[in-house]
Amino acid sequence: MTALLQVTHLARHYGALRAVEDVSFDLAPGEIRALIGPNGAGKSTLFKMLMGETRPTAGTVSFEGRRITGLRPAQICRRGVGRTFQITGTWPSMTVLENVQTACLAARRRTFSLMGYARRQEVAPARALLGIVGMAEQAERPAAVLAYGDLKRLELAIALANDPKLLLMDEPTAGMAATERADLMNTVTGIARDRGMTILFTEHDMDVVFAHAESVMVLDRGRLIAHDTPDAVRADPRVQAVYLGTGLDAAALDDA
Ligand SMILES: Nc1ncnc2c1ncn2[C@@H]1O[C@H](COP(=O)(O)OP(=O)(O)OP(=O)(O)O)[C@@H](O)[C@H]1O
Repeated sequence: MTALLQVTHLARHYGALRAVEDVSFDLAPGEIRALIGPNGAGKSTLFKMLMGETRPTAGTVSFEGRRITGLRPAQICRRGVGRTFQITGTWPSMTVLENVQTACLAARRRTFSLMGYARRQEVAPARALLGIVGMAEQAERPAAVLAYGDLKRLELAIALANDPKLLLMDEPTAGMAATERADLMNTVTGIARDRGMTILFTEHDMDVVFAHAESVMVLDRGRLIAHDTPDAVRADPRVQAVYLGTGLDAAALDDA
């Protein structure tokens, strides 16, 4: 099957520091894959290159067989690459529904100048998306009063408005309680399977990684040192060596 995303010899150097070095991998349609690695391994830098926020020093990224290296983030988004952020990006003064309506409008590349106009647009698709992420009952609440876990769900609905084929999620469960983490990831993976959407996510919580990823890639000092099933990655001596001495993460690798 043709790869959805193809990353070839990707690198990003900051002076002498090789934040990402010679990283190559493919993602197939419908895959759910985690990207892990200790602090400073290069995960965010790699994500930023996939999203068009950071220019690679070398290498290419192709999406559906077309090179996207050098495109702006908005252009990459229009090709079908969606994203969620470590710090949620919503409009606090709007209601939950208005936030998603706005995202739906933007996805159809329609501009608006007055909220009164936006309010009448995209109501049905926005409500449908809120239903999918489990937020239908909170539609009329201002985003500013949402609990953190609900904000993450709202952000997911906003990302889905563009109907991405690939969703990049940078630490989707950061700052959440354990039960909320599992709930959110169950929602995300359920949506991915329903839509055939591909997911690549970074995550520090090994319980989340081993419960929800179908395959796992491990970055260490900029290089990809492992890519395999969760069980194989957990048993990999190179991976264990990377996590040794990092305290919690090493314990989680053993326990998960
Ligand atoms: N703009 C930049 N300028 C200089 N160095 C940078 C820049 N961005 C990242 N780095 C360095 O590149 C390396 C990789 O950082 P990156 O944030 O990608 O790691 P990470 O795996 O996402 O870490 P974390 O898990 O802590 O978020 C680090 O040494 C970091 O200090």
